[in-house]
Amino acid sequence: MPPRSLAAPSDQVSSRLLEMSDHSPTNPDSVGALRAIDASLNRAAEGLRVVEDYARFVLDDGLLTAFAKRLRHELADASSGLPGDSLVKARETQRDVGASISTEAEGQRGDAWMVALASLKRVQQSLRSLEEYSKIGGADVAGRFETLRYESYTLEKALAATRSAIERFDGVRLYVLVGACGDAREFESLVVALMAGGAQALQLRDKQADDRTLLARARALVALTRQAGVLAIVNDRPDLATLARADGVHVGQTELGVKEARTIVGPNALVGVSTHTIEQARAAVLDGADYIGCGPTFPSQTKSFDAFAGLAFLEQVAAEVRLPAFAIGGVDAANLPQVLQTGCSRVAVSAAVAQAADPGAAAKLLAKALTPDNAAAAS
Ligand SMILES: Cc1ncc(COP(=O)(O)OP(=O)(O)O)c(N)n1
Ligand SMILES: Cc1nc(C(=O)O)sc1CCOP(=O)(O)O
Ligand SMILES: [Mg+2]
Repeated sequence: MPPRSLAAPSDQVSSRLLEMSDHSPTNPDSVGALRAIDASLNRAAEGLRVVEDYARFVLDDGLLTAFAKRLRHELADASSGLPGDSLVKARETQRDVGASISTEAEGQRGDAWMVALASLKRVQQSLRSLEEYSKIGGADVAGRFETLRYESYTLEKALAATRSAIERFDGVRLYVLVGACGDAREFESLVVALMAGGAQALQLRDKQADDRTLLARARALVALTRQAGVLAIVNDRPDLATLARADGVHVGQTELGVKEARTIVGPNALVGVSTHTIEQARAAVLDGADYIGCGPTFPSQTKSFDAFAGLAFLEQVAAEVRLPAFAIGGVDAANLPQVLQTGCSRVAVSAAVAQAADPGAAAKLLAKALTPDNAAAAS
């Protein structure tokens, strides 16, 4: 048995790992395994702190900061099952043959995201090393390191999606949902008027039109929006979004999930998700969605609802999520200030614009109120 001071407090530690704590020079294999565990624990914890700082100070994202922090704490908790004193005693930083080996890439990072990504990779590699070497000590703790590694992949996906979506939705504040209209010309003049009015994203949403009509309208939408740099999204139908080469698809809570929709539309297309509760919003972020619709905020002429998420939901989202979030449901020029006061600065609107006597003018009014200066003054 090792001396009492070397014994770990936790009963998760197997007798084999405790034997390793007896790091006599005659047992170099065991000492080496302890050194690998010690180095990997430090690397993983330090790397998670770098990632947490990115979520906190660069993205300003409360949800992803809390996620990274939880992983750091769970790592510490899992490591309490290892013989801590022995790990430190096995440490031989001066004699570490790897300490002076560095690659050119390690010294250069293009931007803060590159820093975070490099740290995420180091965290994942360290967790794998921890998982393998701690198998000597017992499957329980190895399994915890494996779970943490998978969680770090989820964190990487959510951070990458949030960062890229913030860029792609830069300046996109007015998102208008349009039906297929009576004929192609009517549809095209509506789209042209909405773009002239300042809509920065348009969604084709029509529950009645047949597939051929929907595809024709989706193609017309893409042709018109592309030249203007306006986003073209197709509601419900990743197949039609792909055929029309739209910028993306919007899916609801009972439709295909982000992963399945992305399998159809491809990795670069946008996938938006409807959310009605903070739990759904958090799940959409962790699933790697590119934006969320948050509603219903107010009673709507377009769709009937029994319950309303309301302004309180928008406040919850604004407080912790940086993924682009659009308030939806009955939003119009009159109630827009209430939306802006929640901290939500993007809206998705149908009736108030598409059904207005002059859709272009209605879009213009909302677009003006949503400019950063006006929105800040109203919030
Ligand atoms: C931007 C945006 N947000 C929410 C929705 C609603 O989607 P869903 O819940 O799937 O309902 P339907 O639109 O399909 O009736 C949306 N379309 N767009
Ligand atoms: C289609 C839809 N989905 C909503 C949700 O809350 O998920 S609200 C909504 C209706 C949006 O149209 P309008 O601006 O006319 O109310
Ligand atoms: Mg839907």
